[in-house]
Amino acid sequence: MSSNWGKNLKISIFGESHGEGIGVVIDGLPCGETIDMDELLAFMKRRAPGAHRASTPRRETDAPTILSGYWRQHTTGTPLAAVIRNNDTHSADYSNIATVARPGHADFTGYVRYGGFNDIRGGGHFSGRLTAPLTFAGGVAKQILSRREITVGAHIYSATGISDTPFDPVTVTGELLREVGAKPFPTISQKAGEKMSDAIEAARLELDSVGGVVECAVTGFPAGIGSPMFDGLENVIASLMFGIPAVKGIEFGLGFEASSLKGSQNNDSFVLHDGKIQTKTNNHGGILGGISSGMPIILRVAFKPTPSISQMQHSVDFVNMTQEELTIHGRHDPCVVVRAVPVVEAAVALALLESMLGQGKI
Ligand SMILES: Cc1cc2nc3c(=O)[nH]c(=O)nc-3n(C[C@H](O)[C@H](O)[C@H](O)COP(=O)(O)O)c2cc1C
Ligand SMILES: C=C(O[C@@H]1CC(C(=O)O)=C[C@@H](OP(=O)(O)O)[C@H]1O)C(=O)O
Repeated sequence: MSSNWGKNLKISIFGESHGEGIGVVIDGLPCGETIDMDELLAFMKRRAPGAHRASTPRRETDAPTILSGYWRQHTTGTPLAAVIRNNDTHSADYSNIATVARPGHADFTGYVRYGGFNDIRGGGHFSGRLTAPLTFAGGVAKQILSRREITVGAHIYSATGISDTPFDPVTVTGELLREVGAKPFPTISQKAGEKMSDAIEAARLELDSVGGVVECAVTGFPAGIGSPMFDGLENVIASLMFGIPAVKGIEFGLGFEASSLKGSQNNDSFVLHDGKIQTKTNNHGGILGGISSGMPIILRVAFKPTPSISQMQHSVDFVNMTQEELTIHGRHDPCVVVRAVPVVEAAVALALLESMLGQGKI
């Protein structure tokens, strides 16, 4: 089943972008956990559409209604279910593309896979909108981790070819992660953020879109969590990350760059620091053999440019088998990366909670 994930912490995401609503059922949460609703709503607001010029103008409050699993301010340990209503749908925008495939989107593959029964409005179940319930679930996971001094945070590492200051993989702090997350345009360098925002706007005015990279860091994560081969932290994180639409790649630590180094350059020397085992550098990104080393976890996620762009494109009507010229209407993100920052945090928090629960560490 495509929209269910997890072994110890199971999530099931449902809904379509223009249906009644979307939501998530989370099973396996520890009981007795408080959820700070203000913090959770603020986290979801960072992802919600309509807040920034780099965002789709679709207005959704993304206010979740909790149906079960939370009683007297605590998780009960039984399934936590939440729904989010869809309020601002313009389904007429999709009338001319019911059978003409948007290049880069899932209309054609979804049609073939589901025999034409898939809801194409707003991207249906393929839509980036489905990251709202993922963000809800990840927001709950983030709070459970944060209570154990584990902080997950992310920023826009690059967009439109402009780079932000990267996280220092050794000295990154929970404080910095919280600070950057609170910004409406989450970059460490204000100047880089302004340049990126202007370049995204320029692409939008040219009826185009752009992609980018989100960098995520985790501080305070203990050593010894994870497993070799198929259940490593990298595997678990990546399996959730590719559930986010428009994700095309992920790298941990130095990632692809490590492939061009010598072992002597890439290896992180072990050092004793205040009686604790650490590494001097952190090219490994906090994971060795699929298991956490106790150093900050560092990863980067690449997002492709938004497929729905306003300029004329060539496509095919897959029902009538005709060559078509396509102009897409509607309200699309000129760059999904800005709103995807909290979604990446959510995915990482869920993956880490899943791995900790699997080893009875929570
Ligand atoms: C937060 C977020 C917002 C998105 N907004 C849009 C959008 O406005 N228009 C669009 O065409 N695609 C958008 N996407 C990307 C598409 O949903 C995605 O490219 C499509 O479902 C095909 O999946 P794939 O790119 O993973 O192959 C968004 C993705 C995310 C994560
Ligand atoms: C609604 C959201 O993003 C949507 C993601 C999306 C897509 O194709 O992925 C297409 C757009 O949908 P619509 O055409 O209905 O405006 C975005 O607005 C959201 O993230 O909450």
